[in-house]
Amino acid sequence: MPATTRVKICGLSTAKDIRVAAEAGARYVGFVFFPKSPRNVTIQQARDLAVDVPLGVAKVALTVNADNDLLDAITSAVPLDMIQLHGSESPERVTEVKARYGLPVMKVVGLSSADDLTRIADYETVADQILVDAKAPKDADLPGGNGLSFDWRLLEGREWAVPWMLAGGLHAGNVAEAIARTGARQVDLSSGVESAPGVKDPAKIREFMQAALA
Ligand SMILES: O=C(O)c1ccccc1N[C@@H]1O[C@H](COP(=O)(O)O)[C@@H](O)[C@H]1O
Repeated sequence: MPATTRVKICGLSTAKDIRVAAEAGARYVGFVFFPKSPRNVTIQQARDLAVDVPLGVAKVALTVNADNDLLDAITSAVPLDMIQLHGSESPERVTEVKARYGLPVMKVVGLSSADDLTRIADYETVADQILVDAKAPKDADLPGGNGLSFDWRLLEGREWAVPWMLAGGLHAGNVAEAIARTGARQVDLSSGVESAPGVKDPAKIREFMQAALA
C-alpha cells in the first residue's frame, strides 16, 4: 500500500488555521518571515503560534536570503523543526545554515524548464529536503506563494537522494493529478487554501487535505 502523502500548509498566521490544518492531517506547518508577503508573521507571532502546534506536526520557518542576524533571532525565539530557504541561497549557504542552527534545511528550487532540474543536483548533497516549486516570474514581488504551477511532466521518472516536496499552484482540484504525474510523496501549498492573499480558508484546507490524502 503506498505511503500516505505528507502535506505542508504554508503561510499560517492564526491559531485556528493551525488547528484546522493539524486536525485535517497536515504534517508540516509553515511560518513566513518575509515582510513583502501577505503571509508574513513577526517573530513574536510565530513564537506564540508555534508553542501550540500539536506534537507530530513539524514547524517550518520560511525565509528568503535571510542573514545570520535574522536567523539567529528567529531560531532563538521560535521552537522550530526545519528551516526553508526560499531565496537564491547557494549550496555553501545551505551547509552554513545547517551547521549554525542544527536544524534540517529544506532548499527550494524553482522550475520552469528542464534546464532548471540541474540545480537540484547542486543541493541534494547538502540539503535535508528539496522543495520543487514553480519558478517565480522575474517581475513578481514574491519568490513563491504566487499560486503558479509548472509542467509536472518535468518531474516524471526523477529521483533524488533526499526527500522532496512538490509545490506551486496546488489546490484541491489538481493535487491528485499532481501526485499521480510526479510521484510526489509530499506536497506544499499556500494560496490554494486561501480566500484572499494571506487569509486561509478552513473549508479549503479541509477540502485540500481530503483530496491529497485520498
Ligand atoms: O507564501 C508566501 O508568501 C511566500 C513568500 C516568499 C517565498 C515563498 C512563499 N511561499 C511558498 O511558495 C510555495 C508555493 O506557493 P503557492 O501554493 O503556489 O501559493 C508555498 O508552498 C510556500 O512554501
